[in-house]
Amino acid sequence: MASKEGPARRVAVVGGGVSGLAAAYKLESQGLKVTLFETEGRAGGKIRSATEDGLIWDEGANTMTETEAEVGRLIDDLGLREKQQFPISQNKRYIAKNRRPELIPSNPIALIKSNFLSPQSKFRVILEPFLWRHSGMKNNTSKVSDEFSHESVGGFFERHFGKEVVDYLIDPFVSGTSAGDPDSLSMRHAFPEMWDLENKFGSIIVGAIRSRFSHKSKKGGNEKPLEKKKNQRGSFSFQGGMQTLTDTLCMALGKDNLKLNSKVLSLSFNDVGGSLSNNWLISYAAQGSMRKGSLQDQSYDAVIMTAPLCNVQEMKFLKRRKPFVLDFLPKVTYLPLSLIITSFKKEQIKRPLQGFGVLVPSKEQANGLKTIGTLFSSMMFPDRAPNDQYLYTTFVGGSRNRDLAGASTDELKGIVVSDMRKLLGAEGQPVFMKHVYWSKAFPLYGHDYDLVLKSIEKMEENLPGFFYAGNHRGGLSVGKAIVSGFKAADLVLSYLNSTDEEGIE
Ligand SMILES: Cc1cc2nc3c(=O)[nH]c(=O)nc-3n(C[C@H](O)[C@H](O)[C@H](O)COP(=O)(O)OP(=O)(O)OC[C@H]3O[C@@H](n4cnc5c(N)ncnc54)[C@H](O)[C@@H]3O)c2cc1C
Ligand SMILES: C=Cc1c2[nH]c(c1C)Cc1[nH]c(c(CCC(=O)O)c1C)Cc1[nH]c(c(C)c1CCC(=O)O)Cc1[nH]c(c(C)c1C=C)C2
Repeated sequence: MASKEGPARRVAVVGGGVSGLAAAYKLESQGLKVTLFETEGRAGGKIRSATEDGLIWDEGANTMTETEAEVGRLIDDLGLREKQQFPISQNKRYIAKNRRPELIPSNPIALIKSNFLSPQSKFRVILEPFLWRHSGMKNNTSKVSDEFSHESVGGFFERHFGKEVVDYLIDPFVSGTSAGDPDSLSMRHAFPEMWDLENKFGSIIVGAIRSRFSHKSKKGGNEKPLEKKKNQRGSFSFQGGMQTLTDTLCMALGKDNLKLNSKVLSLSFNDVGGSLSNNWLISYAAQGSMRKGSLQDQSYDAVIMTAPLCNVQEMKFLKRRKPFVLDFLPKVTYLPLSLIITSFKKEQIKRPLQGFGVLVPSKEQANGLKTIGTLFSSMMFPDRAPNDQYLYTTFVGGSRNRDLAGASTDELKGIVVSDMRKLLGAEGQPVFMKHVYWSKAFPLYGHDYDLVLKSIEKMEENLPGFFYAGNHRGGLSVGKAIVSGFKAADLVLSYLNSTDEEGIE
């Protein structure tokens, strides 16, 4: 989009993770001139794939979904359909119980028929629609939402289904999707859709069935069957790993618009002179080269910030030459995580399992299991390992075991090999091993996350032309981060359209 009076609008995107890349891609496709600043020598952020010895693995996100329609459209636009890889037997997921992996029943009926839960817990699941039928409210200003607005994920599910469900289904699910634990996570922030279901229907089971039904009938006849099928196929990756997505976004953006090794240090908003252009001055320092430390400035009409809030807190902000102090931004809690990537000769694994992976409930720590979960990487994607090997990706740490996340590689290798012996019958030592440590893998959507979201809004309200996106807002998944980037890009477009006409308040 070129402004009415002349050259293309210039927008700075800070942070080259998938949300920043998505935002930059959308703006550029609308004709804006975009510069994306990234501290590291590569873009992708928490999406990073690697390869060695015939193995391909992911060091951050391993799979993604396209539940959000925008994500599907992006994959189409980027021409990535032929590179999309769907895991083999992805619906086979396991939870460790008494040191043994048990297949998770894939729907409520299968759950009731299986022996996964005790008869008492199954009875509670059956009763849930009747016990909670009358407590649902007709609108969002319900008694339920007021009383439980600060409720934990554990508290919420325990009310509906009892403790065993929390310990053996919810706990592994939340650690396998956020590295968090049911007590520390806020229901409203971690699972907003499900929290809404209770407000609307009372019963989660009734709500899930009814909203699925109404979703289907709303989409009804208008949806193309092919599109429907695509979105229903669950999680996926790409040939070469998840980084294929961010690499393709980088290529689409063009090298000249990507400023790698460029750490943004300060952002200054100044609209003196009445001009709508170039109100933002961005100062950045070169990283990791002979030019390291050298400072440069560039001006822009608007800014999309996608760096994690802990990094934003280190930046200096000025508004009309006065410091704009970010003391209202609360400290975000981050969860640390180590990933141990191992490969074994096939004959070393005595009880191999097909499927997505196995999750270890916190309770199983009492049975000597110390990892959070293991993805069966080459079972899902056989081209990721030589024919005679199995590749695995094991997660350690998270909120249940922060200290262990930062343990030495040797200690972690011992823990992983020991858990894999118990769970999969692994014998001997892996033929390949890599350790990846993320000191701040995920922001914790905890009970005070309201304050974080409100302070992001406060920044946006007080700084004209400044927008925040990324996984600190609206969800942790790759898909949600993309949507967040797109949303910020849309806000920039309407901001620049409105300032074209009205000027800044
Ligand atoms: C181990 C792990 C496994 C995961 N698994 C999955 C999964 O299987 N499926 C899924 O959907 N999601 C998964 N996720 C989550 C998902 O990968 C992330 O939420 C998402 O990629 C975050 O993207 P983002 O753009 O918001 O942030 P980031 O990827 O964190 O990007 C932010 C970028 O900002 C840069 N930056 C910071 N400060 C500055 C500065 N001053 N100047 C310039 N640049 C700066 C950083 O270097 C970084 O590149 C996983 C995450 C991790 C860590
Ligand atoms: C054991 C730790 C972790 C594993 N993956 C992650 C962690 C912390 C990170 C992660 N995995 C997924 C997401 C996106 C969540 C979302 O909101 O969509 C994140 C942040 C994908 C995912 N992984 C599992 C599930 C159920 C999902 C949701 C999407 C889907 O259903 O495919 C389960 C799971 N995660 C891990 C393992 C070993 C595992 C096993 C069954 C690792």
